[in-house]
Amino acid sequence: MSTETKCNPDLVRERAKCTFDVNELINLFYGSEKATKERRHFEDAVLAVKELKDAIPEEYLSHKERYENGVRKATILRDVYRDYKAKHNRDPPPNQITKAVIKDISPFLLHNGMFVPTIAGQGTPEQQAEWLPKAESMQIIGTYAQTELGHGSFIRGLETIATYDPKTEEFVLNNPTLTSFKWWPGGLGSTVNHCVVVAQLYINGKSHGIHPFIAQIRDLDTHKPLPGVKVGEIGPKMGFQTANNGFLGFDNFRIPRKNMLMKNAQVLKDGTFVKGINEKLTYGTMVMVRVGIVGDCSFYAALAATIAVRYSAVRHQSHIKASEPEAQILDYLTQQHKLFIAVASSHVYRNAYLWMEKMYTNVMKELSQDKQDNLPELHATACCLKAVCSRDAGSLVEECRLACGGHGYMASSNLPLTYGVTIAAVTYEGERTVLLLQTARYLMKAWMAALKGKVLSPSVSYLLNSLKESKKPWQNTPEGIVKGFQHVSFGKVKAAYETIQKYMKQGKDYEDAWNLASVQLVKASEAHSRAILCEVSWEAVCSSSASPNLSRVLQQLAQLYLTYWTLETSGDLLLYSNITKDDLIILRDKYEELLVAIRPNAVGLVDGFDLRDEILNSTLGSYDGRVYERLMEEALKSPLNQETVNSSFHKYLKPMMEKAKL
Ligand SMILES: CCCCCCCC/C=C\C/C=C/C(=O)SCCNC(=O)CCNC(=O)[C@H](O)C(C)(C)COP(=O)(O)OP(=O)(O)OC[C@H]1O[C@@H](n2cnc3c(N)ncnc32)[C@H](O)[C@@H]1OP(=O)(O)O
Ligand SMILES: Cc1cc2nc3c(=O)[nH]c(=O)nc-3n(C[C@H](O)[C@H](O)[C@H](O)COP(=O)(O)OP(=O)(O)OC[C@H]3O[C@@H](n4cnc5c(N)ncnc54)[C@H](O)[C@@H]3O)c2cc1C
Repeated sequence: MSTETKCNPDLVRERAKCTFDVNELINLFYGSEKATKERRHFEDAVLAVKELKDAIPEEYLSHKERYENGVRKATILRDVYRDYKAKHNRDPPPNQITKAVIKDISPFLLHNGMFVPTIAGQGTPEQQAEWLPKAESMQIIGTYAQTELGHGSFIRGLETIATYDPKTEEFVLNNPTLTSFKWWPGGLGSTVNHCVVVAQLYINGKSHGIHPFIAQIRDLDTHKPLPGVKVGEIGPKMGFQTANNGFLGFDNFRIPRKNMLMKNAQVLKDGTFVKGINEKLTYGTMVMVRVGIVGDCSFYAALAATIAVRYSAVRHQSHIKASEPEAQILDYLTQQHKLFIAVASSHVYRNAYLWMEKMYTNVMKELSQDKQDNLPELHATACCLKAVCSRDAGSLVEECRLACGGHGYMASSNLPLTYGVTIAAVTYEGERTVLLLQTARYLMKAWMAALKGKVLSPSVSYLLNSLKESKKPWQNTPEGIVKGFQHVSFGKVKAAYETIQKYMKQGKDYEDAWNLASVQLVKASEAHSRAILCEVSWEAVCSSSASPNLSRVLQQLAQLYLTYWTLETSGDLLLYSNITKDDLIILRDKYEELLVAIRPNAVGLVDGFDLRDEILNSTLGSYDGRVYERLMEEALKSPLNQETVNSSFHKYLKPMMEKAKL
């Protein structure tokens, strides 16, 4: 981190006000002092590589140049990872340094994030032995090719076909229609030479559902597409410019039988299909990534909050009192209302991620012992938390951007790009509504079980309690608020269920009744997610090992989250819990008190995310607060400022002005 010497005086004052030890917060957030040290050490090693520094901001490069620069840096970064592993005999610690290097999304994201994990999760030991060493060492580069032009959400509807030919013991891959072309996979455009292709398996004319296959699509020496492969890049997007998303189609492209990833289901040499214990295990990589996305949401909220809070401490505009100097905009309560929820939410998502990660690890362990009982709960929980956290994180980033006024609109603030990247997670890895409806299926089943008095899985057991406790008075405590959100979820689950029943009584079949109730079902899933987020984060704060000074501030943040959402969803609480108008007024006052209480620690709290200037990559958010200097320095890098008179003056402006004289 930069030293305080050249720091903006407002930030120096802010840091002096902080009531807790920022280093303690950093160590708590990242797990331990050792974890912080190792992460920083690795980040130092990456940032010491001169070739990773960009000569000019990415925004001035063409689409093609941006991609090429992205690949260049991704390969150097990969060497740093390899060298670290060789030296320390372990992988580098979790870190976000790719943001400092690539800025947008790495063309290797899908290789590391989905290609390798799919081989590890869906391959037999023999298949893992064949491909993992090559993939992990980057002798081969891959992606995860599932989505097609015509289908993304409904993956049973995918049209890519893998037909088994027992004579040659090969699968023949085909994309018979335009809509069957793979569309979106990261790195597919021009980077990868392999992919996991998700395709419909046909044996002797019989369909056996979708399965993952490994296909080499480009020559390893020339990088030319292999015969029978049509592949390319899909063009510019809202973000993900360097992710190199691509399209892909096969024309009678043959791959050996051993290229079907066969941990779950197998095709024997003679074409016999051996079903797996649960066909949904084929969807396993998606579950893993959905859990990871909850963690990513914590990072993006932290990044945007760090930029906007530091900027708001430096920025002065207007007066609170006419007799006093212009105020730091962070002193306006409305600004605190916009920003502190982003700080609080980052902690909430982090705790939810750690909680989900534990659930994921447990279920994976159970699956390795052929025990599947807790898989539905994992799937349902990962779906709704991914859906709610990504949408909320996107809104928080946008709110942080708006809170920086005009300067937040500058690319150099890094907030527009951060928004583009964050909001993409609402769609990828399962579109929000679609995932919430998956959770709703689970909630409906849980509700029916609750009505029969059955024992429910831990994440939904509150439905049973709520059934018993519906008459208890509201309590204006964090625990009371958590219960309140559970009552809302209970009420919405019950209402959605009863709506389905109502339509069925009117003669509709279950599917139509489901569709007619689906707005309510989505809302029930959202309420269920909110109840989980509130409970998990409050429990995490209460059981944390933080010192009293830090614990006080973390509790304030967690209470802010609870109170913010109570006020945002007060209509639901009035409808489904025993909260009263008077309780809401008390909570409104409490919320305002919390903003005021958190205010002196705002800069300390974002310092506690420990995001280096290079990761923030923002003129507005740097540790030293040299906002105006940086805005000007970055503007001067514009190619338009490298010449006094642009040629367009002589070509167009002057002739126009002269014509106007005639
Ligand atoms: C930590 C690493 C971080 C790395 C970060 C990488 C980030 C990379 C950034 C971008 C890359 C993006 C990549 C992608 O987007 S890849 C493509 C992702 N695509 C999707 O997510 C598609 C979404 N659709 C689906 O998942 C499915 O189609 C579906 C679940 C919506 C529906 O599936 P379907 O087979 O039609 O099932 P049903 O609705 O009929 O349900 C049947 C039954 O199955 C249960 N179930 C569904 N999915 C799962 C699952 N994954 N695990 C367990 N069980 C599952 C479902 O609950 C039903 O159960 P039932 O009610 O008891 O019948
Ligand atoms: C940045 C980015 C990166 C990606 N990377 C990859 C990748 O690497 N590999 C890959 O395979 N894919 C990738 N994808 C694709 C992504 O997984 C899909 O776009 C996503 O799953 C959504 O599917 P869709 O585009 O078909 O949306 P659609 O399903 O067409 O959604 C459109 C609308 O229809 C609604 N809808 C659809 N079905 C239902 C339903 N059953 N009930 C109610 N409403 C419904 C949705 O809610 C939405 O409002 C990426 C996408 C993005 C944006």
